[in-house]
Amino acid sequence: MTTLTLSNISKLYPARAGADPLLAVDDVSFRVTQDEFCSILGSSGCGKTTLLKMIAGFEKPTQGEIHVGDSRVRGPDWRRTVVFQDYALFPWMTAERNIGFGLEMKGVPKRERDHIIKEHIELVGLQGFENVYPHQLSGGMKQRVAVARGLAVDPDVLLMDEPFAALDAQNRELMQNEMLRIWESERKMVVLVTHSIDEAIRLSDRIIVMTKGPGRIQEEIKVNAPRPRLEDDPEVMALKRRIRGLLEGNVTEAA
Ligand SMILES: Nc1ncnc2c1ncn2[C@@H]1O[C@H](COP(=O)(O)OP(=O)(O)OP(=O)(O)O)[C@@H](O)[C@H]1O
Repeated sequence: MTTLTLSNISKLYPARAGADPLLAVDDVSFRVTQDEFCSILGSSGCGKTTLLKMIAGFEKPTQGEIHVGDSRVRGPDWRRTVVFQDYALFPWMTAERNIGFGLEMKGVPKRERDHIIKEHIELVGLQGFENVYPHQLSGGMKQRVAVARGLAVDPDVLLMDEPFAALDAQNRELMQNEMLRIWESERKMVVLVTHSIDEAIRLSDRIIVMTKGPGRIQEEIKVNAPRPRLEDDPEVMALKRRIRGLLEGNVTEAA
């Protein structure tokens, strides 16, 4: 079983012109298991994105180590793919070429690549849009391409940074449900960064609630309520109150 392990991770950004050094993440340790959906939840500036960038290998921790299975994270790698809020698709490539990009980098032969691309187009429900360019797609569809691209290389972990924040409320909910459907069929480890309590509760097996910056773990919460998690479910409502209390620094009765 592949486990993601963060051991005593800190990140100190060095001083920049006119700005002091900044401790963005302070001594964070947690584990995520193979098919777990884990969310990192916290207010703006608490170091969520910094944490995700370190897991992806884009930033190096100042202290501590990150491992996926036995191998230490030392840089970006197809084993940890990222879905960004702004999609980060290549505008000059069609949907299917975007999805196949990582496979090409990985050296997967064309025939196998075409097969995997087709499978992933179907997985995210984009049949008929294979040859369309990103500017011709809606925000939700672009995000489907980004999710398919992230999953096509069969990574150990899919990292998502506020992936639905740019969508309107209706499309956000639709994409959250789609993400659940995709995750349930793929059974992939997902680490999602979000500032939305509703999103974290709707999607996650476990929620890591961060303190305000410098980001430390305030609490890890296992979410046991069966999916789909409806807003008026008493367990969901109690959990929401509890997390809101934590984020406001005002811990309410445990749910
Ligand atoms: N490259 C950098 N150099 C210096 N400081 C940085 C850098 N990147 C982020 N920071 C600072 O580190 C802190 C944490 O930023 P980060 O983006 O990780 O937080 P966040 O929780 O993801 O916030 P948001 O939800 O607003 O995106 C912030 O104070 C930010 O200004």
